[in-house]
Amino acid sequence: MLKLYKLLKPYTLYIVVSLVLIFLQTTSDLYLPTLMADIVNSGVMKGDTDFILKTGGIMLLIAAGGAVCAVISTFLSAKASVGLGRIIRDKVFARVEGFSLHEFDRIGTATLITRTTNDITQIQQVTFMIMRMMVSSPLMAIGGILLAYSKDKALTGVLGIALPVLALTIFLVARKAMPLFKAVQVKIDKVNLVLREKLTGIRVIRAFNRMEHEGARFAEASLDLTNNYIKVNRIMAFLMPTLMLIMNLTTIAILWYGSIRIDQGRMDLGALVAFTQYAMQIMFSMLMFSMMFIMVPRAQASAARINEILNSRPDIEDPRQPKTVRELRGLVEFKNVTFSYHGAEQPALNDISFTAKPGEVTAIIGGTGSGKSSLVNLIPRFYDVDSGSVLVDGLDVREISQGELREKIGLVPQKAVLFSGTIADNIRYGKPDASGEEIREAAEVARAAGFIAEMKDGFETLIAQGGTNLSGGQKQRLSIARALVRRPEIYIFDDSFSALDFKTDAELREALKKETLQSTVLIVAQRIGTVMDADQIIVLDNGSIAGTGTHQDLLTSCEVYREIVSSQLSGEEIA
Ligand SMILES: Nc1ncnc2c1ncn2[C@@H]1O[C@H](COP(=O)(O)OP(=O)(O)OP(=O)(O)O)[C@@H](O)[C@H]1O
Repeated sequence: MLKLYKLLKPYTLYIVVSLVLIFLQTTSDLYLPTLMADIVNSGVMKGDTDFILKTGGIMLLIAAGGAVCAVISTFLSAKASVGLGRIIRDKVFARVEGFSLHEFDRIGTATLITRTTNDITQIQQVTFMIMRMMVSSPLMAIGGILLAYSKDKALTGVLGIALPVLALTIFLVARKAMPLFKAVQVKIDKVNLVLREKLTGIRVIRAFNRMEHEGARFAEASLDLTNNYIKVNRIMAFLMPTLMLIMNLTTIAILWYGSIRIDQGRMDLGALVAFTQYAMQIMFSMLMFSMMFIMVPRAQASAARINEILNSRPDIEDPRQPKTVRELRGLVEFKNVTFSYHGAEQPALNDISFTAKPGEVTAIIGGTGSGKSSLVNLIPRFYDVDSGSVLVDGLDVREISQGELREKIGLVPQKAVLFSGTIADNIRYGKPDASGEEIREAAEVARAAGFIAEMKDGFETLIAQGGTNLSGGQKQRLSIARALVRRPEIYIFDDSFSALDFKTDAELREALKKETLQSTVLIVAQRIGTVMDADQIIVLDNGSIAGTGTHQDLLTSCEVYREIVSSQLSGEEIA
């Protein structure tokens, strides 16, 4: 957690001023019982009303001063702790943005959400508490003991017994509660995970009538979290009355022993009143301090989870001295590429070599799971190869900055992803400074202009979160328009035409041809119809290349291709 506290630097002044104010507030709190003792001894006992009023007035002023200090210091420490939360959130967000897909796969989305929200809130709260307690509690405890001792040495013996008993009780309870507090974050992760799956998969859940099953899964995760909280609260519920009991017994012991000492003429009444108040202040400060000890471990667990993200070095980073080439435009080469996902037993791609040239269409076809998406994901460097190299414009993608590399690429992913905003915003995502004309043109080529025109607000129509108010094919066409608008050197269509009907698919590819004359086009597809006209077809089988060539070449040379073709086309169509 200390590591995260380095981020508090911009708030140093707030913290220092706040701590000074808390110091003043605590000192004023400590001074009040002594004044009270004076009122009892010199005012009440002697019937001196003037003294009572004068000292009472001073007490009021000191209490008011303390209250002002408390308000300002609370405001400043709240500002510093909330500010820390914001800084950490920004840092975590920026770090997660730099994650490679491997890291997303490894850590998981649900826990990333908990870490960015709940874990940071924990740290925020504890930071606030620490700022409030770290000066006031020790000062109150030590100052209180010294002042109590100055009032009556013998009576301090009572505290000598009460305080260790109090400390021991707190220690025993904290030892039981700490692991439960620490477990809370992991259990919240689980609830988030189930909830996220439930919300994103709601259609499938309903279609398969799995509401009960999902409900049970959620109930299980939620119950686990609830039980944990119940256990924690049971312990805390035990702690509070026990501590109050110890405190009240201590007060009784002080009053009893104090009255004996007053009887013996060894102590005055004022000192007893002050002593009782000091004893309360000491015990309360210990109580608050103990709260901190219980909350800190949970925040520490949160800090460890956040540090895990902040310290993770992305396994895909820009080279120190990125190279740039401008002579070639969009040439993609794979040289003996082998690639495996983390933890996978077998490589997803095996010794892949081919060249995709500008002005040509290279199609990649193969059965499900044959490695088509894995192959195209290596071009924007979403993953790094195990061996071999992927070259763009003659340079290894690891030698180019990721920004520059991806600038060249227009990717249409397998699953269309849209963002909340208007249709125009979504197309403009591909080129932030695109003009209205460019957006319209891209939509036209992507065969999206027709359905956009039919919408009430045309290009200004709002897209619901995740694009739920559009059909699969419409979403896909918008995501194609988004790639087209940036006029990239390399187009990657990852199975992007499968959501379109045959007619639209053919029309769209025809329109694309004119647009992509100078570019390198890679099309991943399942349908033979989509790839037949390509300049080059790469047939993937189980992560390896089974054949490369044109449709006609492959019909004669590649058994796997022939099988795919015969499973989809009639004899006449093949001929
Ligand atoms: N993120 C991942 N982590 C681990 N393994 C993965 C991951 N993505 C894909 N795989 C595995 O890699 C192999 C190739 O998957 P890939 O998605 O490239 O196939 P594909 O040919 O595009 O399939 P489809 O046509 O069904 O989309 C599969 O065996 C798959 O299980």
